[in-house]
Amino acid sequence: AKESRMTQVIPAPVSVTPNRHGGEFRLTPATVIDTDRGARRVGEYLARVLRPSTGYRIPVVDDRRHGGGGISLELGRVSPTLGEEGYELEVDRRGVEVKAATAAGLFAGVQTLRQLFPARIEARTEQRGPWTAPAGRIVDYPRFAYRGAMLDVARHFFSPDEVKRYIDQIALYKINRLHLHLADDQGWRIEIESWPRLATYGGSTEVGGGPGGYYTKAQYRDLVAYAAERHIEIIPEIDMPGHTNAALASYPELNCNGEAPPLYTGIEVGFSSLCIEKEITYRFVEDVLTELAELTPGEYLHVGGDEAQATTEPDYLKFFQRVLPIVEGLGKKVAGWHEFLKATPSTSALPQFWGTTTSNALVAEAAERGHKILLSPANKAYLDMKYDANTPLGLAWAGFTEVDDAYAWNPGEYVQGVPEAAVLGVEAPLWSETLEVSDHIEFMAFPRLPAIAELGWSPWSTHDWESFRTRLAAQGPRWTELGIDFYRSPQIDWQ
Ligand SMILES: CC1=[NH+][C@H]2[C@@H](O1)O[C@H](CO)[C@@H](O)[C@@H]2O
Repeated sequence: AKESRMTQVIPAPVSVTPNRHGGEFRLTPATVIDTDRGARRVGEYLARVLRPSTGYRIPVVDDRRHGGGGISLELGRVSPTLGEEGYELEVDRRGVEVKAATAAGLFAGVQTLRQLFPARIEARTEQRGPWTAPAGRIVDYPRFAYRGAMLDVARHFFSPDEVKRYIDQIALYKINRLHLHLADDQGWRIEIESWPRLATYGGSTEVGGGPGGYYTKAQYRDLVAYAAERHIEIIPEIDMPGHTNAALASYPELNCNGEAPPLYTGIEVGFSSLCIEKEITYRFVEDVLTELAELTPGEYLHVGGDEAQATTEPDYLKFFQRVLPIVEGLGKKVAGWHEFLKATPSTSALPQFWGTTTSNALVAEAAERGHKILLSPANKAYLDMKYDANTPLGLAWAGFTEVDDAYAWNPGEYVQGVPEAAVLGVEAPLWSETLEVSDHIEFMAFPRLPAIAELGWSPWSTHDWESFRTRLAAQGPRWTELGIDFYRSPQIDWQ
């Protein structure tokens, strides 16, 4: 029933009021999208969603004269409760109104509006109507500011188009950060002009020995722009001092013994380290981070810091005590896997917790000191964990993670000593040791990414497994229309 679409939105909105008397809005060949000047790009984005499946022209205009019968996207004049990303959505038989303080809020409202139309609205070829959306009112805004997905493009390289495809998919669920794991033992994936062999040689292979690849600066800038159009900020990661075999293989002088190790195509971790006592290491880091900062309009550079088992503790501290100021000198904030807290970074640094326990002294102390924490518990949010023993892809070191596991935790009280006010948000990492193509990404990310997205966006008061699994079932037909190769978890009564 149409009105149930209003109560099936993922992430669950703050408040949903279906129209008491039912009723609906109907898209017609005469429908116009009317936007405020600052919202034109959101209007064009929505038009590109609606035109192929309806076959309607759906012009985007920016005048206020539309006499109803249209979709209007309006900036300003909303309650401050909505914040930077909230919106109000009003649907009735005369038209649709989305109001927000910012274009990001309108974009979030547009993702909700999409879900009010039948699944076939997502088709890219002309479909039969009617194109109706249930009448009612939604007022909505996010619980956490940072709602992220991470894609490991180092273990296996993913083309710009494959990354854009994932960007389109995470945008459906109001994810607003994409962390790209750009360098690791198996591959260096971003052109660095001052150290060209990093990409040309360090990016020339991948897990399993395939051709690998890398993003030229132009391609990377295009990804950043594509994500920004969808109000998603890209956070680049250069993992160090560990996970650096690709860099070490590319430049012998970076190695303590002056010899470059071979390129690595396996999936072990913890065997590589930059040479902490060599000065060239810090020129390398400064050069790389300087070029990366120029490519990053966002506020964070992620410096990794995980699993530095080939670096002594004193060297690890020495390394970060020199590197953290480099990032800040570039006007960026540091993000890192939570181990880097050992170097006592400034409280503007963002530790990303990836542990499998609910207590961690480093993280609790950091919260106490005033850090905001990013939560990626590996046994809840790691999308590369197998669903169960039969899952053909993925790893299992943090245990199997079915959909209910991914959903059954409260970021606001998950880590001891880390209260809701200390949580910046959540992020779902997808490591690619076993993933090679978009279908693999989609099989692991859907349906669990929407679970993490709901934990990041929706009020805890709406958190309910039975409601979520029912709403998830209604997403299935939409993913089919979008060509998303999702895992049909037996926990969901797919429609
Ligand atoms: C932060 C972190 N370091 C490790 C760990 O997560 O597990 C991942 C696989 O799940 C692996 O790819 C990664 O190198």
